Amino acid sequence: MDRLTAETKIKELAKRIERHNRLYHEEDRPEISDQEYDQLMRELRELETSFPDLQSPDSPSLRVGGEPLPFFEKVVHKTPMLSLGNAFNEEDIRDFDRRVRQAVGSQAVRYVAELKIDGLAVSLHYENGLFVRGATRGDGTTGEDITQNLKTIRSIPLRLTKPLTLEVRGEAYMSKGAFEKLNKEREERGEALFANPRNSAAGSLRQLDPKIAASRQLDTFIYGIGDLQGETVESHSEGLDLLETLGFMVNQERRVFDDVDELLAFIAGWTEKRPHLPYEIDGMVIKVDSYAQQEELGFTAKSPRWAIAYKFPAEEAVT
Ligand SMILES: NC(=O)c1cc2c(N)ncc(C(N)=O)c2s1
Repeated sequence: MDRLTAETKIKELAKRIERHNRLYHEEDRPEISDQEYDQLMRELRELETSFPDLQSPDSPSLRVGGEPLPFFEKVVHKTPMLSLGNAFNEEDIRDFDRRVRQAVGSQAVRYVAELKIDGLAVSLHYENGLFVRGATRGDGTTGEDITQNLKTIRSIPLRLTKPLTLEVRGEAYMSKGAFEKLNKEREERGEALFANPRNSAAGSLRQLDPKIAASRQLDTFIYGIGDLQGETVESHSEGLDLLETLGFMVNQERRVFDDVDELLAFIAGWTEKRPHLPYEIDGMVIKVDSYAQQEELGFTAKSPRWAIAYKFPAEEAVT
């Protein structure tokens, strides 16, 4: 086949596969069988193998994973991925609120409260709208390059809706349902079981063979911007809206609060609702919304002064 024909065929196959992905994953109304879908994917991968430079950086073939890596490269994060200070009760949250108000003086303070997803923290780097590198948190400064594994997660866009250069942070996780299904399959194969969804997500993403991650139902919630070129946002909640616009999966259970009593009521509400969520959370994250106030508050040696993680008491074992 000549190059021009191959280029046309690759584009046509990619479009058909993406359409069937949408029908299957988003609209739950597949039009072709798994075998027919696999055949389309095989044709695309054969053409991309024959003409590697014709593989688009957002080709759907990247979702199935390529060859295993010999090892993971190290990645230095553009801005460190810090851990959060912890709060364990209402008084700790009130102390946090007092410290914030003391630092920002008479200014009004708005908080954003979000669910704290119990998964594996990841950093995703995009250049001109294309996903170029993804890494684990590691020690907060240096992580492992797991780009090939992350490209198999469908909720991670390979191309953003705008050609922006930015670094985002989020959590890769496995839903409770996917975790139960995976452990059931492993039990039938006589393999060791994963202890919890967090370990199975981390275990899946730390495999050198990306086909393993591709075979696991992994998902993401993106919750932060590490570095942004070409756009300005003034607050965390505005940043979350931008992330959603760009095509990231952003958790909807987020609320802004101007009053710490309402914030505490929201947190108490989620303590009750937590077992009914389809994914595991281990607390709530409360952040000062204004970036200007975050700047003013700054960081301690290891954590931002403008955020705190409220940790739920350990969930009673479901008997
Ligand atoms: N260590 C961290 O900075 C964070 C960790 C997490 C987490 N596990 N889930 C959600 C958020 C969030 N919505 O901000 C954060 S922030």
